[in-house]
Amino acid sequence: MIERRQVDVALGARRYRIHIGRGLLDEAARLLALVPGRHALVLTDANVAPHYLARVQAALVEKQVQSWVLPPGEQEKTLARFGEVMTVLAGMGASRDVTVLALGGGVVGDLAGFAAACWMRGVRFVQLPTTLLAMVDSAVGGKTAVDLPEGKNLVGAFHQPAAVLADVATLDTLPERELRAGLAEVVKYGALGDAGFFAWLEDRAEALLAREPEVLAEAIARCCEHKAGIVARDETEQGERMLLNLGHTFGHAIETEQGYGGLLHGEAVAVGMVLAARLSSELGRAPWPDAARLAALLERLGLPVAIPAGLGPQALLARMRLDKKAVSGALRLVLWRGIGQAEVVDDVADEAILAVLDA
Ligand SMILES: NC(=O)c1ccc[n+]([C@@H]2O[C@H](COP(=O)([O-])OP(=O)(O)OC[C@H]3O[C@@H](n4cnc5c(N)ncnc54)[C@H](O)[C@@H]3O)[C@@H](O)[C@H]2O)c1
Ligand SMILES: O=C(O)C(=O)C[C@@H](O)[C@H](O)[C@H](O)COP(=O)(O)O
Ligand SMILES: [Zn+2]
Repeated sequence: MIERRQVDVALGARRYRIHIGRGLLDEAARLLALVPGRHALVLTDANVAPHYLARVQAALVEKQVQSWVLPPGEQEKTLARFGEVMTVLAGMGASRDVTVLALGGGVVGDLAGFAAACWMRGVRFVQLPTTLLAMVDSAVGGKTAVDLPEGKNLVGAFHQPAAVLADVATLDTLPERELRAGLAEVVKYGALGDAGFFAWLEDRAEALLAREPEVLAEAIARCCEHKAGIVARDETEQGERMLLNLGHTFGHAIETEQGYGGLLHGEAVAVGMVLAARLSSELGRAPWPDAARLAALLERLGLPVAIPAGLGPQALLARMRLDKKAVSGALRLVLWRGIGQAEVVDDVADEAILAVLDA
């Protein structure tokens, strides 16, 4: 049995708790306590439902529970699926005391959170993340959204969950490629703000890939602590929170250009972080050996570090312009000063970006 961990996200007078541990989904009373009203909607996907949906339904048996099972994958994080969820809530007769539960990865979490943000202008939602990526990142912090063909997460809202239950036992069934994708966002925290954590990850790359329970739980808790700190200081991304976007302007452009059917989000972020590091080094802002160290760790974790074939620099740059950090149409990038330090930079010349996209 691994140690249970808790991380609190404090947002002024509001706060919520992230619970991290094995077997949390089996604790019916804990789940039930998260649904104070009569109605609950459990949103999940077709890969997750066969493993975990029945447990959640059993815990909530005394409530009026509806479940909605999406096809899996990024291509389902759409306005059309969002509309479907609105129709389900209407069909349930859900009132403002409904609780929406997101049981799955970041796709389910982002969509469920956005649905909860919009239904009757905002209802309670709870994150039950089942991927490593969702446990360390998407379930925490209240960014919710769906994609458009034109760009990632373009339609969304900030809407914080009431609680996060990260049952790390669910990672036992997570496919290898998805585990690795989650590790990209884990590395991101070390890269952008914690050189000590980065070195800790370098020492434990094999243990993480082997899913050693204590090492995974420790990594998840440390990532949640990082994210909780940043979100507490800058909930709506006016400044510091932009650093959590390290690698994302490049990564989102790749995902969009591939029609959301190519690299996974975490994989695209891995490539994006390498590109951001390379650009920073080219601009003289970061040491080249640090950029090499970042790429080496990502490669050890089985992640891609180069742009997939067939994606042109100009097309990617055009996609980057729809990034949400842009101001009056001008790109704003998260660049790098080396292991453990990121910074927000305006006015990077297109030529410098194109050179990195072309390399
Ligand atoms: N809101 C945020 O702050 C934030 C942060 C990071 C990423 N995101 C978003 O998260 C999404 C990516 O999330 P993801 O990587 O979790 O992908 P995902 O939700 O697509 O899940 C990955 C895959 O694993 C399957 N799966 C999930 N849990 C499983 C389990 N325990 N056992 C077996 N299969 C399982 C899913 O069905 C899916 O096929 C992207 O849309 C990204 O933009 C949002
Ligand atoms: O929480 C944040 O802030 C992040 O940027 C976390 C990212 O990992 C995540 O992918 C997020 O959805 C990207 O946000 P976006 O504003 O660029 O869509
Ligand atoms: Zn991300």
